[in-house]
Amino acid sequence: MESLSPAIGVVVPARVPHFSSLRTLTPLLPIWRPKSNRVRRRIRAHAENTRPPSSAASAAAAAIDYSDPSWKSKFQEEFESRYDIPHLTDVIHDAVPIPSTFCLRMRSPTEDFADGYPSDEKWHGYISNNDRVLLKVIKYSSPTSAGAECIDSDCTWVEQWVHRAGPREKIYFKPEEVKAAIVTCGGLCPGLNDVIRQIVITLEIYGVKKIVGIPFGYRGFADKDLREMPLSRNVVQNAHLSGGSLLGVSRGGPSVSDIVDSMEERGVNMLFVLGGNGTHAGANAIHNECRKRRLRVAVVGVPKTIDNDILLMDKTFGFDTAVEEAQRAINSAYIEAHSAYRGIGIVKLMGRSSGFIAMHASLASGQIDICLIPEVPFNLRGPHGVLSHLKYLLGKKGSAVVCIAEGAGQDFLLETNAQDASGNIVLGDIGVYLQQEIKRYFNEMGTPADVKYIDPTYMIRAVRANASDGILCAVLGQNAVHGAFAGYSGITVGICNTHYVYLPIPEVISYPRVVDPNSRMWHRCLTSTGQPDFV
Ligand SMILES: Nc1ncnc2c1ncn2[C@@H]1O[C@H](COP(=O)(O)OP(=O)(O)O)[C@@H](O)[C@H]1O
Ligand SMILES: O=P(O)(O)OC[C@H]1O[C@](O)(COP(=O)(O)O)[C@@H](O)[C@@H]1O
Repeated sequence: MESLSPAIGVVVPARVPHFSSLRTLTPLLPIWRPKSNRVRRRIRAHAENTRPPSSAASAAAAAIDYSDPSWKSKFQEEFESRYDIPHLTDVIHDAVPIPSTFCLRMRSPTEDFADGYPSDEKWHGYISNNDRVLLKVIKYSSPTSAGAECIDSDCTWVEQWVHRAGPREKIYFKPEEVKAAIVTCGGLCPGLNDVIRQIVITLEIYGVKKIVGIPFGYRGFADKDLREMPLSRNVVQNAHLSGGSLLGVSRGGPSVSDIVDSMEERGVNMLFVLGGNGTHAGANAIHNECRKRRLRVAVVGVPKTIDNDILLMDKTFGFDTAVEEAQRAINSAYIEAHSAYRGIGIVKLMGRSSGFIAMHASLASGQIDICLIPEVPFNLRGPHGVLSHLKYLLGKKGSAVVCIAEGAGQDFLLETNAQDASGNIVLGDIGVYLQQEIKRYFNEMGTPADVKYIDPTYMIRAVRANASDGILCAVLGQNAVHGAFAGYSGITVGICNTHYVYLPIPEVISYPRVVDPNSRMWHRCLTSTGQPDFV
């Protein structure tokens, strides 16, 4: 088996679809653009791949006055204010905290502590509200370093600290007054049940008795035929043993004000949302509406995207499982291709904007010859196109396997402008297109190829989370509950290998995180044959 040899493409600015519904949300930090053309081209391409063009972004970039000697501290102050987590006391100024009811000794038998329980201080069980985690751990020395995100021409190091997640000593909700609701929206993703389970268990440890699931996503708030599902440890005990969401998922749904009306009617004062960028845009809007109505409510999100395309975090839950499951599809494609006369296998994997699954699965398998991702445009025809590379591969070893992310090569397909119920653009099937084009190419040459196409999307999405994702889900679920009790509304994620933090929703979901096509680190991965012909 030959090593990975990606197809040859052309250098054009990468096209990254962004979430139309999210354009108004806050952009990330400005990225400094140096003067040299070579450097500028690299940085610009990176910037284009890390955020959509937006007037707010230009405004943020323009806002830094480097001639001001105190620009660094101003920058830091601005960062801190953006990354401050909305808190209940922002609205309910006189809210008084009580000692936490979350206790590490909760489930320990009393006879183990004949001399009395160790004190909480001794157990160091709580996180201080002033604890912070460093958001960025690389100090780039030059804007030309791979993946560099520099604030100024010297790549000045500016510490960026975010809120550490975990249980607080003081809480802002009395457990007996809490009614917690959990909702799962968007597409399926391994680990949804694991997160639901952990949220329920942690709520119970705090002493919450009223916990419900909202059926079928946000739709469940408004559809009178759908009843909320009472949840308890007994109900969720084995939930993680199967895939999907025990609550169901959906796209589209009621307006934000209808959702908040429904929350008020139900008496929900803690809302846990599990979903992707769309869901969190909704969660952010729900939080804002609750603030407007001065409701004593915490809205906490746990980002879900199998594609791993959410900003700032190492790994979203479900991604690891997806990469693992994809191995089966890739192996099938390899066996089919390898066993056929002039066989070519195509595997399409999830990734509307980002090629993380396709790349990681390709690298892990060692069976992929060409990996195509949305971040890197490619040619089909011509001397440096995918088709001539396939011809070369068939000639050299008799078979080939292509892995393509669903969002790659969309410019070859007719735009239908079709949208799903949530307003996401419905992508054309690049796998089918590729299969047809490859067949046509080899037929035209009089040397037909046997081209098999596998789309394992729904098989992968529906499996149960693997152990690695299971751990991630458990910690995220716990931290979501700790955040809500602490009075925060935001998102809980793991960053920096893996410290858990709370982040404000808008900073995380403005646009998808993508593979940096300029990073030679990824080039190396993608061109393990050492071919300099990728991109
Ligand atoms: N800008 C928005 N404001 C409010 N709700 C939104 C917004 N965008 C999407 N939603 C809602 O979030 C839910 C999930 O969105 P969707 O895009 O399908 O999945 P995902 O959360 O995985 O991106 C849907 O119910 C949709 O109506
Ligand atoms: O479940 P549906 O509506 O068929 O959507 C399929 C799409 O959902 C996805 O799994 C993405 O889901 P999310 O947008 O919920 O993350 C894509 O990979 C796929 O194209």
